[in-house]
Amino acid sequence: MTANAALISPAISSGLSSQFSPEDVQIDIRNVGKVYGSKTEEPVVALDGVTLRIRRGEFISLLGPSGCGKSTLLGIIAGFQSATSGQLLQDGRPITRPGPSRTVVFQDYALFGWMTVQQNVEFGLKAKGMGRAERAEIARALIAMVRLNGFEDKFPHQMSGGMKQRAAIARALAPDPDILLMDEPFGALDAQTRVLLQEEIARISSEAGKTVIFVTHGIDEAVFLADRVVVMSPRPGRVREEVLVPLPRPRTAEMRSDPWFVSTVNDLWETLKPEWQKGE
Ligand SMILES: Nc1ncnc2c1ncn2[C@@H]1O[C@H](COP(=O)(O)OP(=O)(O)OP(=O)(O)O)[C@@H](O)[C@H]1O
Repeated sequence: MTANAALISPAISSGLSSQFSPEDVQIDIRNVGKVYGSKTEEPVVALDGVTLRIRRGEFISLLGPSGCGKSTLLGIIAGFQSATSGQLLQDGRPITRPGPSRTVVFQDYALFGWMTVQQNVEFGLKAKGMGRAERAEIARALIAMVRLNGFEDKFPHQMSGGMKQRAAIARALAPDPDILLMDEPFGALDAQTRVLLQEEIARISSEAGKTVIFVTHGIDEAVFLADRVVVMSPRPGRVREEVLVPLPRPRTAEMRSDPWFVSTVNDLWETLKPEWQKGE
């Protein structure tokens, strides 16, 4: 099924997340700012007044020009770094440090080169003290979910970029996080592999039932994957607008030629082109 004609007009609006009921909200980002500074250099205002609510199970694409603070925001949500101002809550509690309920997939795979796929996926479970048989079973199921069966005993250097990223996704899912944070995970892949993995992550995130926050420069990637695209302004990063994506799930390749998809990608490109050009 594809989106129908009634959905052709792009649902671009602002402040969507303020309409969510409090019990649905999993991540509540309130007026968050981030200034990078040192005694010797000019401070850099990376984020300024970012306010966003994310619902449990939602797939959010964070879209914006280079340097607008997407990775900074993801790092603050992960707990790798702290906000300079504002507040960030997960299920009503402040996020102060990294935790197993939020795992991250980076562009550069971040697999341990000296471990096999199976060992990489088991790593977080072993660290939690889980027994050998149980973690092997969980890892096998996740390796099957990302379609790497038969590659359990391979090392990262024996696999393609796309396969490594599948393994990284399985590893991030292993601790059964509530929230999967993805920082341009397909940025280093060739165009064809990227398209295939977009379809895979759409399937995997639905099957796994996780909240996903997916950072990307790619407009079509952002729209294809998301329930909601959050468009950020150039630095200092703010939420500029939000686009609700009405395409049904599972997302399939033919949705890329759906009239709503095509017109929304074009509209976003027209809106963002001047900013992208400035940032070049
Ligand atoms: N550790 C740091 N110290 C100083 N400035 C930083 C630091 N990290 C990021 N910045 C600056 O903060 C701004 C936002 O960076 P960030 O990496 O979050 O943007 P981004 O939108 O993810 O960019 P890209 O899409 O190019 O990865 C940039 O101007 C960057 O140079």
